[in-house]
Amino acid sequence: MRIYDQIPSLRQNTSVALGLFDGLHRGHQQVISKAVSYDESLTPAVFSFDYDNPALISKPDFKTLLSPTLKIELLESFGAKLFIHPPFSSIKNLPASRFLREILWGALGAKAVFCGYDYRFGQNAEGDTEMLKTFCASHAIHCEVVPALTEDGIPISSTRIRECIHEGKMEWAQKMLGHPYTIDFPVSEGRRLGRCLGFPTINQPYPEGNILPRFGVYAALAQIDGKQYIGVTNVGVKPTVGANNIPAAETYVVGYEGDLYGKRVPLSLIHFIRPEQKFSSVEEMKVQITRDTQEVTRMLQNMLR
Ligand SMILES: Cc1cc2nc3c(=O)[nH]c(=O)nc-3n(C[C@H](O)[C@H](O)[C@H](O)COP(=O)(O)O)c2cc1C
Ligand SMILES: Nc1ncnc2c1ncn2[C@@H]1O[C@H](COP(=O)(O)OP(=O)(O)O)[C@@H](O)[C@H]1O
Repeated sequence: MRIYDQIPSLRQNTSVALGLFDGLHRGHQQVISKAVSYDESLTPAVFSFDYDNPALISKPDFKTLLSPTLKIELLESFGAKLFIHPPFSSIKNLPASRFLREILWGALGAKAVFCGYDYRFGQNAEGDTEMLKTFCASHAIHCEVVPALTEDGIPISSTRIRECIHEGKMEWAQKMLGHPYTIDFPVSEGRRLGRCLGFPTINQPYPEGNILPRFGVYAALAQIDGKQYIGVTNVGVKPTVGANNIPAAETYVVGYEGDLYGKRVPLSLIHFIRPEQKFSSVEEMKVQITRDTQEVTRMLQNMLR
């Protein structure tokens, strides 16, 4: 897949999926798979944008569900050949009519376009699916607006998934996403207390702008060098040892020995086990972490690939 963070001038004819696609949930996947399978003579492309400067946007509280690295891997696995994601600030002031003419028709060479029922585009989100359909009809572009996919009778949406994650309802989030909620943040150094406790942990601090799950302990699956491991993860601020208010995922990787600093460790949170607690002593916490590890190992050992 070729990736562009500026608007390219494409020389091929394309079948384009349009949307922000945060989370790449099952509804998004439906739009993208239509673009991918529509006509094999067209190059399947995904046109999105990045919220580069939250102050610029109408949603300053926007919290993303998906790390850019994972988004790219998932798009590739869905069959997209081009991924165009300019910064929001670079397209924000473009009137809807110019977006259609200059970007969709001109730069991207779209011969087919696909989007979700609530897609908006152009300055102040002035363009809607009716405007898109009218433009496509007059430019011989095939256009499909895909209705909402529902789960339990309610449309699947990134907002609904964010709420589930916020409440620790990981199974529900996974059901709507079509893949587990996964983080892919760099592994940083902690205070090296973990190994003294008998539970070395990788620390993955949450970067600003990412949705935070309910604080607590999760059954998790970690990917290390192409191998899957069971992880026991605490998401939170470690009130027992204090003095750290940057939320992080801290994971004891069951059965792993070696150095993980600087490695990439995509981590899927599968099931919420218990809330984060302030223990009266580190010893007491150690007893609980031992129990958490046993519980998680029992729960996930049949899921290991
Ligand atoms: C499975 C697990 C559960 C944890 N639960 C809690 C908890 O409930 N409360 C807490 O303050 N810290 C909790 N922690 C975080 C520990 O306090 C932390 O891993 C330990 O202090 C080591 O910190 P370090 O990585 O900075 O060395 C948990 C860690 C793990 C791995
Ligand atoms: N099974 C394991 N799970 C997690 N980290 C491990 C494991 N085995 C070794 N490590 C290493 O130990 C480091 C964590 O040790 P720890 O004392 O908790 O330090 P820190 O305070 O930096 O988290 C990890 O970053 C990793 O390199």
